[in-house]
Amino acid sequence: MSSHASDIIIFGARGDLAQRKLLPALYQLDRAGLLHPQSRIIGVSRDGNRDSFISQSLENLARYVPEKEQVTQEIETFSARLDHQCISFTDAKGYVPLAELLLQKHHDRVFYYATAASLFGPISQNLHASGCLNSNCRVVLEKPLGHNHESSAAINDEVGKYFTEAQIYRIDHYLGKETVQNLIALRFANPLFGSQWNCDHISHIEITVAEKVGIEGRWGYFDEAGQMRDMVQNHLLQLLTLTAMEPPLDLSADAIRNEKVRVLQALAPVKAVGPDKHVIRGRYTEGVVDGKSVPGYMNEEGANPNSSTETFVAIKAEIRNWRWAGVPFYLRTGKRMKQKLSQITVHFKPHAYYIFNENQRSVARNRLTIRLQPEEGISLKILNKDQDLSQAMNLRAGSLRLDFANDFGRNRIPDAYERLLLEVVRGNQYLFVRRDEIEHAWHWCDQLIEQWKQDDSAPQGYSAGSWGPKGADLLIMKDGNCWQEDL
Ligand SMILES: NC(=O)C1=CN([C@@H]2O[C@H](COP(=O)(O)OP(=O)(O)OC[C@H]3O[C@@H](n4cnc5c(N)ncnc54)[C@H](OP(=O)(O)O)[C@@H]3O)[C@@H](O)[C@H]2O)C=CC1
Ligand SMILES: O=C1O[C@H](COP(=O)(O)O)[C@@H](O)[C@H](O)[C@H]1O
Repeated sequence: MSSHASDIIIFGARGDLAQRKLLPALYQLDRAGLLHPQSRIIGVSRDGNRDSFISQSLENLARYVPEKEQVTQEIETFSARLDHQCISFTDAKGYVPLAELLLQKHHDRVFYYATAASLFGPISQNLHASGCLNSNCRVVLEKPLGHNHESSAAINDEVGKYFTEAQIYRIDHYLGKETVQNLIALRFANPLFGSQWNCDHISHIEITVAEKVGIEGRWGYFDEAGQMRDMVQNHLLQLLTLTAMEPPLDLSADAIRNEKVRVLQALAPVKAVGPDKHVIRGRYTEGVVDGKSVPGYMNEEGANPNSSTETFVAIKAEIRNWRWAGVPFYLRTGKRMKQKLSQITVHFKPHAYYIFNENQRSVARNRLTIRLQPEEGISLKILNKDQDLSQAMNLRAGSLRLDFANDFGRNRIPDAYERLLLEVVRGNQYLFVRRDEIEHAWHWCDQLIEQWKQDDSAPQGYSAGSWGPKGADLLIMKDGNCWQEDL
């Protein structure tokens, strides 16, 4: 538990993110005894009052928290922490009662902006003008932070007028996933991998984040963003940096973030158009997901017939540094794919000299798969002698597997937002994205998106419920490799 009481003030508290993710996560932290007894949760929205906010929040707890974790006494304790302020975010005068409420207590203050990024500047300015800010404040910024380097820098500048970098917590919820944090333990606590993690021993790395969901009624947002801004700029690049970074000096936030930034700086610009391009854009057409027919992207509700937005991206990326020279990083992510699957697959090089059955040469390689979700775990493919009496030494591939849920006896893996909210309350920034990091990521994505703007070809179609367009298979097959979906 944090040694200080905190006031957690959520802007956009009646919106989807707050109701579906943030309040259930805070309830779980409270149940686990991780919130200070005096901490308060103050929802801010432009309509409603304390009673309607509490009843909406309790209804949604009942909806989003698994039934066996809904305990009457714990729900009562949690609801006693809830309070509400009715403010239109751009109305400076509306902040006066909030300031009065905050000044009643000497609590740390966490302002969570669960609303559009265009409001981050005005909210910060109004908090400042009304006297809500002091040196014990932190601010949490939701994604997407802008739609390119320039707009992201403008938002950072606005918020930066009122909060120092040490007070700003930029969310990428993938960093809150336990399996993503485990990448640091796996790489740097295991000497076995530490010594092999480079271009001398690794031939290529795949990062797949496949989603089964479509755009879930978010046409207005998604058609502006596309899968590149929605998933690659943040989640996939975070996975890439954690996979590729040098060992940090220690586990402090800046030591880790310094190394992640170095990877982003070493990312080579990618050719995104033309016959020798290293990027494939796709868009789902109608198909079947989980036995149910679903419409194509262009037939989703609110669709714009002139849209050229991608719902799938595959990229062959290259990191220009000593460790990774010549090792392709294949990234792919898409909506409405065959299954929900996030995993990193590391392919090790074969031995330089081979003494076994020539027909089995192609399988004689090790592969490490890190399954981030679902069925979180790790698998290492190794070669053994086939257990039979044949004269030849036949090889058989088998896997050493770790299944986090069963093998670690955890009955629940905490949701990413639980971890992230807890670290904000504790004042630990290591799971949050630093300004230079987000801006380097935008810079790399911008050069690629700019090339698409000069290209009038439509994204390649793929059937909903498949693994993406043919072009994505060709991209990796050209190098003699193929995408892995198994563990
Ligand atoms: N939902 C999700 O799963 C995710 C969301 N995000 C990000 O989180 C943020 C919030 O998303 P989400 O919850 O889905 O969005 P919602 O639209 O559901 O919630 C935003 C809330 O902000 C309120 N709001 C907007 N403008 C004002 C204003 N001027 N004054 C007072 N209240 C205002 C809205 O009120 P009203 O309803 O009255 O307009 C709404 O309740 C966005 O930046 C989004 O990109 C990021 C990742 C996932
Ligand atoms: O940030 C986002 O992430 C989700 C995918 O998150 P996951 O935790 O379910 O893997 C994605 O669906 C959404 O479009 C995007 O905005």
